Amino acid sequence: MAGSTLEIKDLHVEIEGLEILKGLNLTLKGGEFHAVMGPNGTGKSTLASAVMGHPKYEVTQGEILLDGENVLEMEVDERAQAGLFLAMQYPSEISGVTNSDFLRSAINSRREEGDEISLMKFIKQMDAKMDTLDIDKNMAQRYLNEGFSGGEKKRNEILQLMNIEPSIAILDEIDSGLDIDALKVVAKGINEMRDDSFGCLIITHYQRLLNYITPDKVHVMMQGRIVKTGGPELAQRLEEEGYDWIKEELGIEDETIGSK
Ligand SMILES: Nc1ncnc2c1ncn2[C@@H]1O[C@H](COP(=O)(O)OP(=O)(O)OP(=O)(O)O)[C@@H](O)[C@H]1O
Repeated sequence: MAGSTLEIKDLHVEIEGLEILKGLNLTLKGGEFHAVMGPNGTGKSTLASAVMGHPKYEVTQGEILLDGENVLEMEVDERAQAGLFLAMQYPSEISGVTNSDFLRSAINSRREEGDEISLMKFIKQMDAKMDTLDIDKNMAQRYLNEGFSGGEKKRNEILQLMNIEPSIAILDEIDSGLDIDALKVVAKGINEMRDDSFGCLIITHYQRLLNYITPDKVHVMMQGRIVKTGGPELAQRLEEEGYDWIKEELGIEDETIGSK
């Protein structure tokens, strides 16, 4: 199946009147994995929230297109139905909704009426993905993220990803809080998704995740825009040398969003 294309053009985003994204351009195609790196506070999570339609983030200029369709005109649920998925940095706890019910509803929301996944097929699929991610089976009946450890929440985000099978996913610091074994397991799950019909944007601070998931491109964000793009070797150099060399190369004194 041919993959989707996410195009972000000259994106400007404000939060409470403060401009955070200042002309960001990025194209992600099905079959591609891109990493987004950058110092703290340079707008990486803002990018993720703006693409998914968080109401606090106001797009003041630019475009977000999914297969040519204007994403900015879609509500959050319509964006999910269209194939976008965000694994959040801080997943919410939702009491009263079991993990299993949530997942089944999420899967069915992307299917036509009358074509809902059968209970048997759903359980089989979820069980297999839980095995891949080394998730305890009783997590299926627990309330969504309630009382989950930080690492369990992250694994659960990937369980959702693997079951919902979006066409484009943004993973916001999916590696934070994971121990070494969990990192490998989560990377295995994400790698299993590699397919021409799936594109993935991986926001991370650390090269170590990229040791397990090889990105096709690595982007560096500073001052609310992408300032450099390269291959996996760029992430390697950042791990070894930090960000100062990029600032020097580009004549950037202050990488945060308040600066020009
Ligand atoms: N709700 C908010 N209210 C006020 N300022 C905000 C809000 N959300 C984000 N910001 C500001 O926007 C800037 C960019 O934040 P963002 O979380 O996008 O950065 P980031 O690159 O993801 O950072 P990190 O690497 O630390 O996760 C920061 O200065 C942050 O304080």
